[in-house]
Amino acid sequence: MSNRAEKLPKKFISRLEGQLSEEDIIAFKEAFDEFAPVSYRTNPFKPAEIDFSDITPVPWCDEAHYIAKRPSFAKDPLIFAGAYYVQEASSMFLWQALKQHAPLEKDIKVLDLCAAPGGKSTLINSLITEKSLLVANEVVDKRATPLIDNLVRWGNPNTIVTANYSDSFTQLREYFDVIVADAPCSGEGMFRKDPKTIDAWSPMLINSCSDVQKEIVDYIPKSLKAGGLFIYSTCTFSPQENEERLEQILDSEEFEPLEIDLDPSWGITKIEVEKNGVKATGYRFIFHKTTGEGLFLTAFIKKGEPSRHQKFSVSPKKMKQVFMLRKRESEEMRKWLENGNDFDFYEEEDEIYAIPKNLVQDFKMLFVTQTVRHQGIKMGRLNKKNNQLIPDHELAVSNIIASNIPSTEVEYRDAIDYLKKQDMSIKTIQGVKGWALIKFKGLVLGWVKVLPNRLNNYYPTEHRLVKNV
Ligand SMILES: C[S@@+](CC[C@H](N)C(=O)[O-])C[C@H]1O[C@@H](n2cnc3c(N)ncnc32)[C@H](O)[C@@H]1O
Repeated sequence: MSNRAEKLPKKFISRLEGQLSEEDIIAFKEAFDEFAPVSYRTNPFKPAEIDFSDITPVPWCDEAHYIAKRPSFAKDPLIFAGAYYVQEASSMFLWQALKQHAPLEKDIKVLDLCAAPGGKSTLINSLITEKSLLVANEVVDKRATPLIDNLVRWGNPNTIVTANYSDSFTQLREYFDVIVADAPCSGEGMFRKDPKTIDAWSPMLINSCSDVQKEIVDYIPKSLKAGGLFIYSTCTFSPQENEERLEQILDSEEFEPLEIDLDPSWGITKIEVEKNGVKATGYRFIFHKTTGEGLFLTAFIKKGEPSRHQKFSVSPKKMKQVFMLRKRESEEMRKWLENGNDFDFYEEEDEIYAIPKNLVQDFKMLFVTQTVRHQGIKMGRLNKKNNQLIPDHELAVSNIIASNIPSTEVEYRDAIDYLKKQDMSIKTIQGVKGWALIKFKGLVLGWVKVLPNRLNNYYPTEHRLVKNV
């Protein structure tokens, strides 16, 4: 047995011995001794020249690659610009499930129920149309911050971040076209990548995760449209969290199971479960067979004919309580956007947010029914004296900012100094006064203010690069 596999809990190994053949157990332990592969997924809205050497495609996700040797991501300005997301490859199998079964050509409403830190949310956001809506929900408050940061870097306004338990969405009866529940789990699939998960593991953890997952799954049918897609996933191997959920879903008689087409070279194992005479398939990624960490994913479609009408209503009085920016100030906001007429603006505690016009009613409805942590793109604050915008970092890195805003391209060293909030070698931008954007390889890093003899660095302190580069 390898050294690393020796650290695996005995109870885990003995259970796995019941799940896998003797040959597989040996291969599993050998693979456990290898390093977890490193992979990243590019942002289709921010194409850039990413120069990692020795990359190979992740076969089940068009926008992703493995990297032979882990680079120092923290020293790459492109990651700050939102050009890519470092994501474990197996998790990107959601891409296949959505490509094969979600109506991605339509404008849809998607709920990512367990969303932080945002790997699956950014993937979903890459696939849906710009008129679609992504509700990224994270109930654990402190985990909502990295989720918001990652969606902000991705740059699109059609997202809203909520912080609710799954029962809260049941009031939005049959509202969503797609629900993804990447449930909290015992994390056995992360044992290799993150040894801390080994220490946290116990049979009791499996029991408690299984209870939470059961509850999450129970609530799904109420908020999913008939004909809607439900994807359940975990990053663990335990049958209590995977096979039992398949049984639960079948037992509810609310769903029809879906198959996902696979290429045999991907090394994905099909897990079949039968309940009440119906068979359903789960797809398992395991170290010794698939190039990635552990994952379990299954897909279902909700039975029934989709209703033509929304099945719930929110009182107009409540909807009117959501304050939208007045016309004159909205016009000032639109000047900062490439397609300003496609947006309306919401104000909260003096901060102004751009919200796609076609989603205003949806955003309002979510404001009054859910706990909302973030919405659309933060534009900034209005300077009450001159009625001009003090633009926010979110606007700078968004995909909706006007292309005529002054900008300057910087070299690597200046990009790093900018991200550290230090002085750059450039001291001015020819012909520019006031707000301007700093770009690296064509992508925006953030704002500077051009004064007569210096540049003021407006990179947000809380995001600044602290590594010694
Ligand atoms: C596996 S992680 C999600 C990873 C995320 N989907 C991604 O790809 O980046 C599960 C998430 O569920 C959240 N969670 C914990 N308890 C929950 C509950 N009762 N209902 C919904 N989500 C919960 C956790 O805080 C955690 O962020």
